[in-house]
Amino acid sequence: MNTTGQPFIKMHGLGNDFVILDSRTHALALTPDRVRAVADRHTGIGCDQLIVIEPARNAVSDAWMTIYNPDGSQSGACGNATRCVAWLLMQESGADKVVIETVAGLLDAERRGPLLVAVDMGPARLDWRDIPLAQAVDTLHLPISTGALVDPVGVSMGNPHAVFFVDDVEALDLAALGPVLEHHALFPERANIEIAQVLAPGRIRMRVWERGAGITRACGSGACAVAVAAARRGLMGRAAEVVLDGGTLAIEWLADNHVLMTGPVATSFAGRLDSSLLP
Ligand SMILES: N[C@@H](CCC[C@H](N)C(=O)O)C(=O)O
Repeated sequence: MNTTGQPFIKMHGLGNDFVILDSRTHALALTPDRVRAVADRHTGIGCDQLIVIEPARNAVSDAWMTIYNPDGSQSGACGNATRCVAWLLMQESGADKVVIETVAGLLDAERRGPLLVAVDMGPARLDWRDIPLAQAVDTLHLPISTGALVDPVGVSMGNPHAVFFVDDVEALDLAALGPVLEHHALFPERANIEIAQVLAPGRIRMRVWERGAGITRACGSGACAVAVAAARRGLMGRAAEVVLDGGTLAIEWLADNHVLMTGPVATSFAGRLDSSLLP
């Protein structure tokens, strides 16, 4: 039995799964190669994102969170992991509120039930420079298309998203279209690609191709981007139930431009990393 390796906890939000490492008391020698090794579902632990909890960097936050994709790249936002980390920190302290900081800013989170967490994901950023895009265009109508996917909305939730509205999300080959759009020249930092279908007033179905990860069962920041995009296009109001492959998130685009996301968290198992993965 491995009793000396770095401890980890495996959690997920709606099937979007994470290996979570705690480096608040000691530094971890993570490199892109090591992130890829841990995230590998055949030879590592396997996850959609590797998350590192680090010491708080200012007086108002409880911890810093670094987000790695399985290709070794970093992201500024991960909604589902923010709920999971918030839950871990609230379990640890007994508090019902916590503030988590990422490169994108401070995120307020609070307990809404035994395994239910709400996170203020911060402001929706809608300027082309913030997404970022390679050129000055109207983010309500990005001038790109691939196959049946045309005319997306650009949104940054601290990470870049392009939201395509379609008649039937199930009918599209997202595995083929996603990587082409993720790497489109309009997105200098690549993009997360969402396809979305309005089911009813206030209810929207989405599927996601995540930057650096591929198709996942859920993407919290993507659900926020979809709700914001739908409201901007006048397809619904500012509150939405977003139905992902792994379940449903409640999203509200608040009057102050912040986006509130509420959804479940779950713990799968805990263990220690083999030293071949992280010496
Ligand atoms: N699963 C996440 C998003 C993770 C980061 C994303 N792939 C990116 O590169 O921006 C979520 O729940 O938001």
